[in-house]
Amino acid sequence: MDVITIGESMAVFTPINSGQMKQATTFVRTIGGSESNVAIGLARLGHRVGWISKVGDDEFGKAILSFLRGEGIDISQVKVVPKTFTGIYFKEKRRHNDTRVYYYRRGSAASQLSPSDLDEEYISKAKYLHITGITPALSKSCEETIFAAIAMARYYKVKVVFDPNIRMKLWSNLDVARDVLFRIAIQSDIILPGITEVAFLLGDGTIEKWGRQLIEMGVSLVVIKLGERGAHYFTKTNHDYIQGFPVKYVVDPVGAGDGFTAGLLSGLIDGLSVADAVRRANAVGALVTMVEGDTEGMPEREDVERWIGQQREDVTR
Ligand SMILES: Nc1ncnc2c1ncn2[C@@H]1O[C@H](COP(=O)(O)OP(=O)(O)O)[C@@H](O)[C@H]1O
Ligand SMILES: O=C(O)C[C@@H](O)[C@H](O)C(=O)COP(=O)(O)O
Repeated sequence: MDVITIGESMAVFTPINSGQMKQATTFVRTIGGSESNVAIGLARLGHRVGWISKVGDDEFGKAILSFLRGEGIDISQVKVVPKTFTGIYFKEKRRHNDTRVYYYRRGSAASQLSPSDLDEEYISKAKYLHITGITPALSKSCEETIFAAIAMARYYKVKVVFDPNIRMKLWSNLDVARDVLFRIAIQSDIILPGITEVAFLLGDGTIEKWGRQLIEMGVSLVVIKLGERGAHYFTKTNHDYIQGFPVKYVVDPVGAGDGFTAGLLSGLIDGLSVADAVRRANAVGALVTMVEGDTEGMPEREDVERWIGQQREDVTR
């Protein structure tokens, strides 16, 4: 596998009209979850991806499995847990530029992941292990699973890629959140925080200071995301800012960060320079915001290449 990822997928319900959730009567059902979003993004770009998880023995579990299987993702490491449910979340489009999420996932099948669900040989053969700060927030056994997976990856020199994806609604104690996420960060090869996330982890500072601090802690590549403005990257020898691709009308921002991760890893797997990999990440992130749904906007390879080309032409015209 090029990339293996671990986490929870859910059935996502989005009202067909924007406005307050309490008024909503008709919903569209899709699939979401940060880690499987990244897996879908990578698979659409032509990479080999595996997803480790658990789903309930219910209709949503079946829907998730058939959707991910259809995208070409390896689901051999996903367990169906008897007498348990698959998590769901609702996405409220209260108004333009105000999207909120409501989770119904406590006690779900995926929150029961434990270190014994990990197959060491499977992890050892990957190039990258992708994890997010969502999974350790789901339960103590999920937290243990993430640390066990990181230890396996490090042992076999599989690169650990970490998106903090801090979801305050999932943590009951912010000091615990900071401690857990910080311990993951310092064991990662690549970290992809947003500005507010890096400030949460490291305290007051500047992009330059945070980037350098993470590099000094042993992270090889730090990419700090700035939403529509793009991203800064830091390596031991380089720091650069890569401009984002402007999007005139954002339809749905959820999944942009996951698209960004998929674009970045895709670029690195293809052997692009870090700057070009971040450019591909910006392009995939931007494309995701133009389409309704967490993953529906994840582009195929020709799509993203054509789009980057068009954006360059527009700038030089
Ligand atoms: N409005 C936007 N216009 C263009 N690109 C965007 C926009 N929002 C996000 N992106 C792209 O997606 C990336 C991730 O989005 P961001 O909102 O920073 O992450 P997250 O979803 O993790 O908070 C950005 O760095 C950028 O490349
Ligand atoms: O919270 C989750 O587990 C998942 C959802 O919030 C959503 O699928 C998601 O992770 C999107 O993340 P983003 O790319 O950072 O918007």
